[in-house]
Amino acid sequence: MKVSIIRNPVAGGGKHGKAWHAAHGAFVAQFPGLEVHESRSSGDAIRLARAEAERGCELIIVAGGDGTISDVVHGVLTSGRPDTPLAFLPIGTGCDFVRNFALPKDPAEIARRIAAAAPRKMDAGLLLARDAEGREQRRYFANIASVGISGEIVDAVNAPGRRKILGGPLRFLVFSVLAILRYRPYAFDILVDGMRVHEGRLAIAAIANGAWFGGGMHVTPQADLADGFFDIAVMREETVIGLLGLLKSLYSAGHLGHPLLSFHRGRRIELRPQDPNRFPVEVDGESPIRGGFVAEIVPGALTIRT
Ligand SMILES: Nc1ncnc2c1ncn2[C@@H]1O[C@H](COP(=O)(O)OP(=O)(O)OP(=O)(O)O)[C@@H](O)[C@H]1O
Repeated sequence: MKVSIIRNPVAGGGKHGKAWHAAHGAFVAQFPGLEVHESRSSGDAIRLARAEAERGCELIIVAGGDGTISDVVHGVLTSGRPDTPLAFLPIGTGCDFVRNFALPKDPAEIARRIAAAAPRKMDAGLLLARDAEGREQRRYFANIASVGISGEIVDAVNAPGRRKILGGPLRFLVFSVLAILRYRPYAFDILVDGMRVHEGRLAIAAIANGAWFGGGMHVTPQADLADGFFDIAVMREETVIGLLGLLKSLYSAGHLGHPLLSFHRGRRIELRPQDPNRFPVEVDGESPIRGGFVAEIVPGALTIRT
């Protein structure tokens, strides 16, 4: 069986070097002949995933965080073999997507679990947008796309040179508080399957396949990776104090009854900006596009073994 790991050596702030050697041994024990391919730069995992799928790889194991998983999902779904099975060894910072699977902590146990797992289907998200020159952009994603404060947070966290400042969940928290203090609400129309569910300024809109983002925030607890729908959380404009309270409650899903929050479910989401600014869009913890977009759920697009 042809099995490859696509590993991001800088995921998790590059702190997984030693643990990686043990993990690698455990995976070779389950998958003899396993190949390891390391991403060399931002976005390189897209190219690697496409190449591995197209050369007939039968299982791609992603060793990285949410950004690497997102890149591999985009690479496989834009390859000639989009049904190539994927599995996950979380070694990132936030690792929000894999929270949906409640994986064991021990890499050897993860390796055994993947080896024993039957392939199953899950949905993917597809974003359709335009770049600054008006060219169409298509971006597949695994977990959540969001705008508003979350877009600003991720843009700030990932700005060049910032990755090294602070590690782990504290990094999200500090940048989240700073972004809330500075946030000037954008105004949007949001349509879910053609129905307008929001008009005006908002704090956050999250279009979710999975249930967690932002390093453990349980934003859409009802989300199901395989139900063929997005769960959408829309948080209207709020005071700074209100937003800081919301931020705290998100970790325990304590935001569910919030009067300014609404939840929706749908297959095609249009996010039309009322402002001309090309605001950042957070996609699986990265900022690959800016400005308005359409998000479509692609039911059963991915094959996974978890
Ligand atoms: N060799 C490399 N050098 C620099 N950046 C890289 C390299 N390989 C991948 N990247 C980029 O590193 C970024 C972060 O990766 P990833 O999301 O996997 O880890 P993380 O940010 O620690 O985890 P999480 O997203 O779960 O918080 C991604 O944007 C990815 O494209």
